[in-house]
Amino acid sequence: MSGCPADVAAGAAAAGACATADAGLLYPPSERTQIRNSWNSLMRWARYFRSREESDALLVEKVVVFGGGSFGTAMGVALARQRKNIQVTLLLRDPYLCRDINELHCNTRYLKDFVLPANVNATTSAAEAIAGAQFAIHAVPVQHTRAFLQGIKDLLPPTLPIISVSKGIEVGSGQLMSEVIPSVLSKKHPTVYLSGPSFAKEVMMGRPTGIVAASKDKALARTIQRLFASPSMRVNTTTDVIGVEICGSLKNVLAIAAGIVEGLELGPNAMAALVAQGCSEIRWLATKMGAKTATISGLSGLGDIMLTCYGSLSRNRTVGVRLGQGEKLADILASSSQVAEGVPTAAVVVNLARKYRVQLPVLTAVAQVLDGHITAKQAVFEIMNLPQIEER
Ligand SMILES: NC(=O)C1=CN([C@@H]2O[C@H](COP(=O)(O)OP(=O)(O)OC[C@H]3O[C@@H](n4cnc5c(N)ncnc54)[C@H](O)[C@@H]3O)[C@@H](O)[C@H]2O)C=CC1
Ligand SMILES: O=C(CO)COP(=O)(O)O
Repeated sequence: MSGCPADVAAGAAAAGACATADAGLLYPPSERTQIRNSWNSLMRWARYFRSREESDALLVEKVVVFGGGSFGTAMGVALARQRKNIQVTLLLRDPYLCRDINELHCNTRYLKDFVLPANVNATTSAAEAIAGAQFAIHAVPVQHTRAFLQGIKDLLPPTLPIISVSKGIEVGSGQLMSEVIPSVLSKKHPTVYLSGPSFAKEVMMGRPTGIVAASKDKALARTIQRLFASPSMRVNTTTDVIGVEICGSLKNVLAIAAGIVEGLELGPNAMAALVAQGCSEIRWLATKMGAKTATISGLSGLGDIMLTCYGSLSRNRTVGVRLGQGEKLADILASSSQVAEGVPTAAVVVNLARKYRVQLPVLTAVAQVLDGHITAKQAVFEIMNLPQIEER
């Protein structure tokens, strides 16, 4: 143990005091009364709110999941665990993975450490998967969504709500999922966009998670809130679809930058400065696109930025770490079996920045590095040498 004897003695005394004393006695009685009153009024409000909630149970028998990768499986499992009498059917392409899910109750490719509930099954038949479903969770990566939906659209009832969990912008069209889905199906197709800080593995572990359900249709967002809400999942609602979608897409690009800083071992000062700058860039572009500031500072904005930039489970961050350590993008992508949506999205962000006339130094630098024009080190050097500015 390091430190001078006086420090060690003081530390031991403090630890002893904490272990034995009533921590509340640290506060004067008037403050303690205030704290208790505030807490009690919060609990009263919660009880009142709960008593007014819709009492009719949400009757759901079947949910189909498009894409049985990490997150499609995790969100399907979250529902299946909460509602034992519903059937969750994953629509997959790989018959071997299907067999493992149906016979071994395990997604051996994406989440091999977890046992799936008995009410989760899989099929490669779209017709079988969709038949009788009341909700569809869409977890196919953004760049494959258009072709995927084109392939199944004739089987989709026009009233089947699509709950999209995919985060990114389509290369070529520059469209968000909230534009891609209606452009393939119909503008009237019921859609909800779920986003927020939610690593698949942590959802599988049943760890507390908070997400946002965004839809122009308030009643539908509320239904999806009730569908997913559980003791381990909180679901906020919003009508700010653009805000939720653009934040969810841009945070993936920022996470690549955060990974680069980590891979280059630039330290916590650099990381904090980078993430703060990235938050500003996301705010500049998102507000110009019509996002609400409450969304940007909420779960799908700041919440997901923090998770993905600092959480080692992030695939986007991992791409950045490996770039920072000197690996080539082609090698990184070839050795990874999972999607990193920030890679294609980075190219589109540059177009959006031009369209909305905002300068996004960090997010543009990520695109430059991914495109192989500059190295990660050069990008950091150039960013540090940009003109000193007034905070905005
Ligand atoms: N994994 C996570 O923690 C989270 C992921 N997301 C988002 O969810 C979406 C899906 O991500 P993951 O499940 O993690 O990806 P993944 O890489 O684990 O799985 C992707 C799934 O999509 C399927 N797929 C790929 N191309 C396809 C195509 N052309 N047609 C049909 N299916 C195809 C794959 O077979 C696989 O089942 C992404 O947009 C991601 O950003 C959102 C929140 C958390
Ligand atoms: O979106 C995510 C968590 O909210 C997952 O991020 P990655 O795709 O970078 O793993």
